[in-house]
Amino acid sequence: MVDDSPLLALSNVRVMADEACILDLPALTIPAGESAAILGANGSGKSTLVKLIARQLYPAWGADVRIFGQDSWNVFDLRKLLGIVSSTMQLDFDAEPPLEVLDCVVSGFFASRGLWAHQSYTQDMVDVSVAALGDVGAQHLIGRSMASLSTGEARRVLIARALAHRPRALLLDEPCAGLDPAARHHFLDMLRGVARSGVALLLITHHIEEILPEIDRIVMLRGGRLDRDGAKADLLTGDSLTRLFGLPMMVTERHGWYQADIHP
Ligand SMILES: Nc1ncnc2c1ncn2[C@@H]1O[C@H](COP(=O)(O)OP(=O)(O)OP(=O)(O)O)[C@@H](O)[C@H]1O
Repeated sequence: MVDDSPLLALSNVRVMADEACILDLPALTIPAGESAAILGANGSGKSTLVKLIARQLYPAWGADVRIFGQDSWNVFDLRKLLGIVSSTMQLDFDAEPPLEVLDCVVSGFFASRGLWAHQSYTQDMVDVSVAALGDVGAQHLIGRSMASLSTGEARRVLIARALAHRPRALLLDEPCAGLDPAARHHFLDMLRGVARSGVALLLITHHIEEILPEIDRIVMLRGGRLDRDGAKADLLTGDSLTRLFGLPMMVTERHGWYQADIHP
């Protein structure tokens, strides 16, 4: 039976830091199978929301945080349903000791950084990992060390590491950070393939240019609160982005892609 519990269901969420409330979300639900972009300016609470979903921080008492219907998770259970990739994660994989690309993906099955003598991996894990690298256009990188890869290449490998578990959804935190325009174009194209394969995407960004045509729902955060939540065509407008970023903005749309410019 397919579980149709929402990908994400938050209620009464308040996250406190230094006695201030940095995230205040009375209610937010993203249905299973729906892709959404969470958009906000610097300091609007996006990373705090990512940490909340990844169980790296906990909300104040009284909150309910459910991912695919469950409110208590260990890391093994969570990543089978929701893969999480952020640019900061990448730093761990670039560091010493060197880590080979395929080992990086296979070790995802053990939630470890690299393979250790006591971990007995199977041929199936290797095959699935090679296929996942193929899906993101990174199979040719097998044999290289993570530290030798470009930012875009390393990010593809981490997406393969997440996809190897065949998750129902991927949470991508600023996935295009550090990519040049060409690398970003190819990377977004690859992500479109992931979305079309049936994996829901939760894209956290402050760039509307990165919102894939496959994403219809926009959740806007401002000052740690939900500012607006709705359909892309209704929300990606000059008025709502002017309010979100605090600067006059104008928006253009072409073939399902949006672009924002500061109003002259
Ligand atoms: N540990 C903390 N102590 C105090 N304030 C914090 C702490 N963590 C976050 N904040 C504050 O909470 C607010 C939201 O931070 P958060 O990192 O979630 O924003 P963001 O939307 O991810 O920003 P950016 O786009 O710059 O990464 C910011 O004003 C930040 O200074």
